[in-house]
Amino acid sequence: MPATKVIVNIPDERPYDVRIGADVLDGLGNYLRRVDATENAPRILVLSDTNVAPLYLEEAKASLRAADYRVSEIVVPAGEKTKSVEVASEIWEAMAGLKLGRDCAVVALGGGVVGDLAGFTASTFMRGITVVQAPTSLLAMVDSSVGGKTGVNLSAGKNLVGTFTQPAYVCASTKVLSTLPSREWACGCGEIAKSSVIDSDEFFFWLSDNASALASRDHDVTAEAIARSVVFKADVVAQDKTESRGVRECLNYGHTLGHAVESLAGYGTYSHGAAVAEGMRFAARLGAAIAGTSIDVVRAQDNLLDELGLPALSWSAAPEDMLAVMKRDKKVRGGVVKFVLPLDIGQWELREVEDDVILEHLAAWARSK
Ligand SMILES: NC(=O)c1ccc[n+]([C@@H]2O[C@H](COP(=O)([O-])OP(=O)(O)OC[C@H]3O[C@@H](n4cnc5c(N)ncnc54)[C@H](O)[C@@H]3O)[C@@H](O)[C@H]2O)c1
Ligand SMILES: O=C(O)C(=O)C[C@@H](O)[C@H](O)[C@H](O)COP(=O)(O)O
Ligand SMILES: [Zn+2]
Repeated sequence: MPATKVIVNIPDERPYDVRIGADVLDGLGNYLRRVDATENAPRILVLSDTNVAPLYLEEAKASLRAADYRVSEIVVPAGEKTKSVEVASEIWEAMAGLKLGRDCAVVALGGGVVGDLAGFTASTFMRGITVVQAPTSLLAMVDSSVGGKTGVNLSAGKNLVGTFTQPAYVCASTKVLSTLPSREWACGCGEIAKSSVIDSDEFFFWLSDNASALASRDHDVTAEAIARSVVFKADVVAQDKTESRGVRECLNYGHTLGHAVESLAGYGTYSHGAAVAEGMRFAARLGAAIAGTSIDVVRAQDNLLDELGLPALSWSAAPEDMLAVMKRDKKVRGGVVKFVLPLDIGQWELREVEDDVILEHLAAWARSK
């Protein structure tokens, strides 16, 4: 099957390609020789993690070397805890030790953790060197590799330090998904479901019809789900690169509660996508209570998440603790927490919600566990 190409065209940014296909990793080096920001790079640093590197680092390096790049590598421990200031600092020191210059580039070979960390360290080292995303998890292919959010977590909350830095190229090799563990497959499905609810009836009902095929990793359905998600995200980011025009916030559906779950349960306890799915269930119920969201939407979304292998979590925390973490969410203005609420499939609203209303719904959420 030929590769699919989506062009991400953001005002005031260099347009970049997202290539999705079974064999695109083999062609990484040759492709980078055709990209303005990397064509003359004297050296490429590949950042990967301890799960992905043994599987795919050699293939990536071979492709880069065949295109006459000098290649270095840094391998970080796999898992969400690695997305930290401490690991970022080790990477900056290693970049300096490798004598990387502004003309060099970083390739992020891994899931969203590696992608966010590579994007963040590259965008800050020497005030910014080029980053290329080579996503290997389903989540990274459908969401984190596109759009330019980079960052690390603090103990106070998710992604509290970061930048908006677009990659020069996104190389999504679907072949590597064969080794992705089932927890991580469901995780990626969480972000696909999020995009479908926010995007349109067309995406949502297509996904609902194909949910069991996606959950069982049907190749064609997976490739289409990735392409649909990337097209949707590219369009949103093109309208609102820095989440300052009231558009990009839609990509945060499910994340107000989801990020609090990740942070309070301990980073890595639940996958990002599982936490987002929990947040979508909560936000849809909140929408039904305060914004007229139909109960049919709540049920249809529940069914979709169930079918995608994302059951409601059995975990909960004290409402006051959850609210305290939510208060550090990036959508907070003047101390008021905002939720992305689905008014209907394909229609959403960013709604300020008073603390007492949030606490009441968090208490009901905790009782339901
Ligand atoms: N920047 C953004 O726009 C954005 C969007 C969504 C999520 N995120 C962030 O992404 C992170 C989650 O990403 P993730 O779910 O990819 O997590 P991850 O990077 O931790 O990857 C999940 C697990 O799968 C392993 N893995 C990845 N690819 C593999 C493969 N092909 N074969 C075998 N194992 C593989 C990893 O080693 C890891 O153990 C979170 O930190 C989240 O906040 C960022
Ligand atoms: O790209 C975006 O914008 C998103 O919000 C995508 C989210 O799926 C992603 O998890 C993002 O990292 C969350 O951003 P944050 O600004 O809430 O930390
Ligand atoms: Zn997310």
